[in-house]
Amino acid sequence: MMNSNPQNSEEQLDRVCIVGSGNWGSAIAKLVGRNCKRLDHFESTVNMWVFEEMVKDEDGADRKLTEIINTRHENVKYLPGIQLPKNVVAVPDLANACEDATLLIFVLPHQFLPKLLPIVKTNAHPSCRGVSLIKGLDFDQESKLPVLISKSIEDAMGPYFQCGVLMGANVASEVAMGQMCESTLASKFGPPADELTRLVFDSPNFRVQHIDDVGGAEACGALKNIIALGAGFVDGLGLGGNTKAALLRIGLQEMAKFCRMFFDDVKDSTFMQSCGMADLITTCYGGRNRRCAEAFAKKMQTVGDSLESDYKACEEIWEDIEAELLNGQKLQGTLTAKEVYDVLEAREALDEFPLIRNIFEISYMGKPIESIVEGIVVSGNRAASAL
Ligand SMILES: NC(=O)C1=CN([C@@H]2O[C@H](COP(=O)(O)OP(=O)(O)OC[C@H]3O[C@@H](n4cnc5c(N)ncnc54)[C@H](O)[C@@H]3O)[C@@H](O)[C@H]2O)C=CC1
Ligand SMILES: O=C(CO)COP(=O)(O)O
Repeated sequence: MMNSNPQNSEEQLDRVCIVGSGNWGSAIAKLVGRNCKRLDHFESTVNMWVFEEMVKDEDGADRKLTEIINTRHENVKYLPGIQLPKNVVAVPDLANACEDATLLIFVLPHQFLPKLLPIVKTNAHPSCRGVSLIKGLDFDQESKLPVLISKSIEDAMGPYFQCGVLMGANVASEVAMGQMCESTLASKFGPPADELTRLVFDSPNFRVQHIDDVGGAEACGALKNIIALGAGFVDGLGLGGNTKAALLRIGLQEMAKFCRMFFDDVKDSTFMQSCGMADLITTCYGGRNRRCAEAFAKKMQTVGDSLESDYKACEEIWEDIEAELLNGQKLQGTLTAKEVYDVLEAREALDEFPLIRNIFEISYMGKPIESIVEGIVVSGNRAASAL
């Protein structure tokens, strides 16, 4: 139950703070801003914490991103061309942004989160709850086990804090343009907070379904980014839809296996939600991980043997591609692939995940791009022989 903290009051309006303002952060701000304006249970103003930076404005002058957002109501760097509701206020100071917030929406690349949490904890309302939109995983360095980011947030925020997740087939630019899609809210807040939280995101073209399998939903959101790198390799090789379909099927199989190996109470039905199969499909066709991996595959085919077995050199290639194609947005699949590989290696379980293994080894260890097909085939054979 959310209201285990005695300081929470039944009458209190929810005050929402969005922690993050990148591509997805800005797209979700559009929906959340609109909903907070029309729903009685929420304060109208939505603070959006912005990692401040100088950006070139229309007239060529350098201006603070927060100033541009608050005057033009557009995040010109991370979501250009989309109007944000005027009640979404960009705030550069995190302590101010989340002061007395009762609903925290975490949406930023996961590598930036840990240093922010102590500030959020000190300033948010004592009875606040959270929803993470972050697609990644944390790892416990000692046990070498994966940790859900929602769990890391709960641990950092204290004993009363509960964190759900919103995961789904939600390429930000398409959501921002109002194209119909679905999303999955997974939480264990209990009534009425589950439904109130669903309502802050839901809209006619952004159809949010609630489930209680937080672990399954969140792990799917993280792992599909690794499979999307494989989809980019398939595209980079010029292979067609049949091969990609095989990659998706085997990828989903390995995702499900990883979920069951490392997280409790994962439900089979979760893989059929937007956060499962649907997110895997959209990311493998329209996502940034796919796009960058296609560029990586083409580059590696050009440079041949000269650089490819060197981890550092591969890392630099990924960084160059990210900078060249994403204009400040961040790739999550490469980091997650490395972290998942380390876990599987430590557990001596790499052989049980031939596709994920191959994707990492292509990305960082000089395996030829063509071996993506071998990863699919070996994993498929292994699964078939287990039937
Ligand atoms: N973009 C998309 O279509 C979707 C993204 N997601 C997930 O949402 C999460 C956030 O992604 P996006 O909003 O797309 O972000 P993004 O990829 O656009 O990331 C850039 C953000 O990081 C911030 N940043 C840069 N350096 C920083 C620093 N040192 N400290 C703090 N912040 C810093 C930038 O200001 C910017 O807001 C990720 O986990 C992603 O996987 C989930 C669904 C869709
Ligand atoms: O998560 C996403 C769509 O649901 C976006 O994936 P990318 O980060 O690969 O763009």
